[in-house]
Amino acid sequence: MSKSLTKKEVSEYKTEDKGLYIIVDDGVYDVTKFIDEHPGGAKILKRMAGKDSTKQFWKYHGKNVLEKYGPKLKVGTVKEEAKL
Ligand code: HEM
Repeated sequence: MSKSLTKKEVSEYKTEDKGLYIIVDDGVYDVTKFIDEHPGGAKILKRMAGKDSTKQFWKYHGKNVLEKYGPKLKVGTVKEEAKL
């Protein structure tokens, strides 16, 4: 399943009930089920949920992490918002 979401829509996914989404580059990742597996801890992912965590992601991980987990967790891409 892949959809196009605005940053505002992603920002609503910040609770475990609704789901926890994280933005890295132009990808949207559903980490709801991944938080307990995350080697960096569940807390940090819950804190970043609903947000663009591109900067933090690349600070702590290499490209290999996204190659390994990306296909499993990616739910969509960030919709370019109209700049009128
Ligand atoms: C799609 C989202 C994410 C995935 C799939 C993911 C996956 C991983 C993996 C596999 C590791 C183990 C280290 C390695 O193999 O290189 C790791 C470590 C870590 N992650 Fe994430 N991560 C994600 C998001 C984040 C975010 C948003 C943060 C926020 C700052 C974060 C912070 C960390 C930290 C601090 C570590 C280092 C833990 C240590 O070395 O003690 N991660 N993550």
